[in-house]
Amino acid sequence: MKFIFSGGGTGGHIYPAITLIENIKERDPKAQMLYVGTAKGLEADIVPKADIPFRTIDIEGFARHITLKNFVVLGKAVAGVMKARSILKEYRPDAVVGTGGYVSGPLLLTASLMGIPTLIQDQNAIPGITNKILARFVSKIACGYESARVHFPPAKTVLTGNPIRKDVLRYSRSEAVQELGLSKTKKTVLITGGSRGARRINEAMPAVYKQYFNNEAVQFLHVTGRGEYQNVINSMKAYNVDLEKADNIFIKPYLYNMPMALAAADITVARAGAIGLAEVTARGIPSILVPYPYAAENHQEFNARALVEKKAAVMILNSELTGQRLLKELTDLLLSEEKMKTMALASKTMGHPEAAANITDMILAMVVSKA
Ligand SMILES: CC(=O)N[C@H]1[C@@H](OP(=O)(O)OP(=O)(O)OC[C@H]2O[C@@H](n3ccc(=O)[nH]c3=O)[C@H](O)[C@@H]2O)O[C@H](CO)[C@@H](O)[C@@H]1O
Repeated sequence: MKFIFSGGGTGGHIYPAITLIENIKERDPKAQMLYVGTAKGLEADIVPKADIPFRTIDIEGFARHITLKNFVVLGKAVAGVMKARSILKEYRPDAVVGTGGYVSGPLLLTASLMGIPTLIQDQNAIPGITNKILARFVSKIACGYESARVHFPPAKTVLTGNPIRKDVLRYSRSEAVQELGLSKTKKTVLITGGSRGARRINEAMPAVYKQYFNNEAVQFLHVTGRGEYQNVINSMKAYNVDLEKADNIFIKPYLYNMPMALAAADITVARAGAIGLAEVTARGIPSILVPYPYAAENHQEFNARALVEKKAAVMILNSELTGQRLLKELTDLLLSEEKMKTMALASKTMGHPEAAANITDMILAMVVSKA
């Protein structure tokens, strides 16, 4: 069997595709895969590292207001559809799967019109524009959030939850802290702003570090995002936090082994990207969430609210985030073992570790019913 996957821009669209590819390969080791993304997106870095054949389409997202640049984007979209068609004709896949981001648009649309079975996996509480348009054409839709269902035709839509990499549940806490060189006895706070980092969270953290510098009970693993790393290091100096003397603050630009960091984490401070939340809830980690307010239709706030309603997370709005507020929320949690336990349990009940297997069933069933 042959499959094409497409999705990209950010990790939240790429890791679900990689997870589904791994799941199909486990069921059918002979299955062949091709991943189609853009050369500029994070997928150009992550996908080849996962040993998956990778091809690119040159395409950009439309600006949401009228601008001359949109004519260039339109030209690229037309060229993108033509390139998608030639890739599909040459590769002849049994099914095509889209995991969001504008790159998946031309490929899924063209495949649907060519009569190839297609599935889109939508991750968020409110679907993105690409998936809303594709919904009319594709064969099946697997969505991560109940609230997204109303945007899709009911007959082809299944609420599956979001797929997470197997590795997310692989490591025990003690294995992970040892492997990462962390203390076994200190509580670990994992700070992550999603695949591209979060400036506002990065800017709020130094106030927390000033207070918890070399604290005997708490340690911090902070993933800044690649473009943000140097700013964070510089701002530590401004707060007189000497990282060379700190034994409980570890700052990294990006982690290829995020599942290991999640296994070590007792609390996360994070944006509310759907895949990050799926990973956090699969492991049952309490979290302090600061949704990114400029995500399409503010979907991150809705992603976060689903956890807050079940008492699995505390939310701080981006506009209300200050170092002092973050310090207060974090300290409140760290001081209450009981609260952390309750939140951890609520978080765990929201996880969907079975999502990847169920979506894989849907993909394979589409191929079988077409054969
Ligand atoms: C700014 C924006 O619009 N972000 C969107 C993007 O999220 P974005 O990609 O930022 O965030 P997600 O939380 O969904 O996914 C991040 C993924 O990257 C991984 N990771 C992250 C950092 C790192 O150092 N190493 C690493 O492996 C995480 O473990 C996770 O698997 O897609 C998501 C899914 O559609 C949306 O919900 C988000 O709103």
